[in-house]
Amino acid sequence: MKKKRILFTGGGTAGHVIVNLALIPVYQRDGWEIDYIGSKDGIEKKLIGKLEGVTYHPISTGKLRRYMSKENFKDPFKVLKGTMQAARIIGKRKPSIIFSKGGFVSVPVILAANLKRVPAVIHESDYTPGLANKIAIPFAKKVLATFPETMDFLPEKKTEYVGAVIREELFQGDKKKGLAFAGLTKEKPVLLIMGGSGGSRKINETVRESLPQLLDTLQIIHICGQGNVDSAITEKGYAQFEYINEELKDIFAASDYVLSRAGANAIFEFLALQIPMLLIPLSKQASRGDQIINARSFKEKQYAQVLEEEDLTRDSLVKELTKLKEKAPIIRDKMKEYKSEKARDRVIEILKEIQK
Ligand SMILES: CC(=O)N[C@H]1[C@@H](OP(=O)(O)OP(=O)(O)OC[C@H]2O[C@@H](n3ccc(=O)[nH]c3=O)[C@H](O)[C@@H]2O)O[C@H](CO)[C@@H](O)[C@@H]1O
Repeated sequence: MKKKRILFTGGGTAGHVIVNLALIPVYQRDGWEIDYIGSKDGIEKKLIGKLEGVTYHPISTGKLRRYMSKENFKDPFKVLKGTMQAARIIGKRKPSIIFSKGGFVSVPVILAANLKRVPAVIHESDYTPGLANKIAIPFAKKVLATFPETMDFLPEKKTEYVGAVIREELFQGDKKKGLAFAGLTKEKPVLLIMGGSGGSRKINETVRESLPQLLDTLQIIHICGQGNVDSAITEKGYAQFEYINEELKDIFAASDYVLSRAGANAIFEFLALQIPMLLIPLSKQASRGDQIINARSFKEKQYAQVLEEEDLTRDSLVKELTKLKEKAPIIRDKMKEYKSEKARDRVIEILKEIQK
């Protein structure tokens, strides 16, 4: 019998790839042929390009800007070119179903899926839908939401709330291995610092200025982003990494608290693993404000504490972390009420229902 084929897309930042990484192993296990359409040089190429049994197809992609800019005139041509490339790939590979995690590279793929009449499903991780998904949604068969509240922003008929799709291996971390990997001990609690998949300069700077105070009571694992490791800092109890792949599960297992940006995937991972979090959402100046809304929703549910970026100073950071430690038992109790195990299975069921 001919093998079934699925095509994934999504990229730009890790947040637009990770859900695909959570689903791909299931399809590998079931013997499906797997294709991935991503950009030529985005993080998706790094994370997916080397996976066994997955054929990676790079296409041209344009970042559509919401505001007038010279780039706007160039980009629609790139999107058109990308759509033609994606249509050619879809025509040749003939997938039964397409799954998109959003990001700009996914727009031409969904347009091409529509042209080629292959059903496409879009996943939205954030509380409010991003621009790429907003453009693509009319061309998709179904949209899946991570936050229940997102249903209010999406077309009722084709939307379903599924919850957060989390990589299975993250639940299999080993604290001892995590501590050993970071060169830390059991003596003091561990604070994990994650400035989003790309790191955050502002958070990095403030944390480093506060190190003497923080290291008094904590050990720190700092994921600071590509090119941001400061090798001049050699304090005991402070471990720095640009990005962590396979060992992330052990690092999570070793972490007692986390200080993080409020990217949707990351915060649902901390919730599912019950790691109390202090969130510093990306400001409105640097984004569409989606992280501020994600963070507020987590604060309302008492899963997180929030410190707005404009209030971030050495003092406020230390103060908020002290509060987080005090409140941690209450936060952990609240987190126990959240159940996420079913999300991935439901997504797979939906894809089965829709596939050609
Ligand atoms: C600047 C930007 O556009 N940010 C967006 C991006 O964030 P970003 O790309 O940071 O995405 P998320 O925080 O949602 O997810 C990051 C993912 O990368 C993983 N990870 C991170 C560091 C590391 O060393 N190893 C690793 O595996 C995390 O575990 C997580 O699964 O997508 C999110 C989901 O649409 C949005 O909410 C964010 O607003």
